[in-house]
Amino acid sequence: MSFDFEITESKKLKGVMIIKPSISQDRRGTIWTSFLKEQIDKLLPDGLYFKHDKFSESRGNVLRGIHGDNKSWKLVTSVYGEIHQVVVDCRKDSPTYLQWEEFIINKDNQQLILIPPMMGNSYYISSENAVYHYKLAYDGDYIDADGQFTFAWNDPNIAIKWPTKTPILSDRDMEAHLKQEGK
Ligand SMILES: Cc1cn([C@H]2C[C@H](O)[C@@H](COP(=O)(O)OP(=O)(O)O[C@H]3O[C@H](C)C(=O)[C@H](O)[C@H]3O)O2)c(=O)[nH]c1=O
Repeated sequence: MSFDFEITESKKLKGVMIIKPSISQDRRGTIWTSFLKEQIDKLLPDGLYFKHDKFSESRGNVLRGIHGDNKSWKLVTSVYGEIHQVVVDCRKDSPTYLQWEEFIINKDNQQLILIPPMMGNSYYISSENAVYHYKLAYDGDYIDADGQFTFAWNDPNIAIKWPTKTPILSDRDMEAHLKQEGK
């Protein structure tokens, strides 16, 4: 039995952490640990801790994002279903500005991704449906949609290779898409 995580930093986007739990399997199914304070909180800046859990359930072919803000740390995973998790470096002063990295999250790895502030978060549901989980760490109040930045899922300056050309989008993400198309 192991509760340890394999924790590595992305080789492409500095500051993005990849956290792989060990998954125990038997004839009933699987069990794993997604969070241990003493192992994960220390990945945050001193004085910051995870204080807000958020879930979103989506049907297949939904794409959410690209959203972010200047202060929230997000530890994200898919607790059910398979997703294409994409992080975009939106830090204007970063040498990897607008570069992106994709992580497939599913029941075979149940990996978690720690996304620092000013990184764009987006994900595509490649299974019939999926339940997405965030642990959030931020100072002060939660930044809701109106306080976040939004990039279009298909922004040509980012050029993410998504598995679809016709995702299901929210009004907010459709607006970003149409703006991107100059409509
Ligand atoms: C968290 C929460 C939100 N809401 C409302 C607020 C919004 O009016 C609406 C949609 O929320 P949001 O725009 O945050 O949902 P997404 O379009 O999935 O955006 C998310 O997608 C990307 C990938 C992110 O990383 C963002 O954190 C997150 O904004 O639900 C509620 O009513 N209750 C709640 O607990």
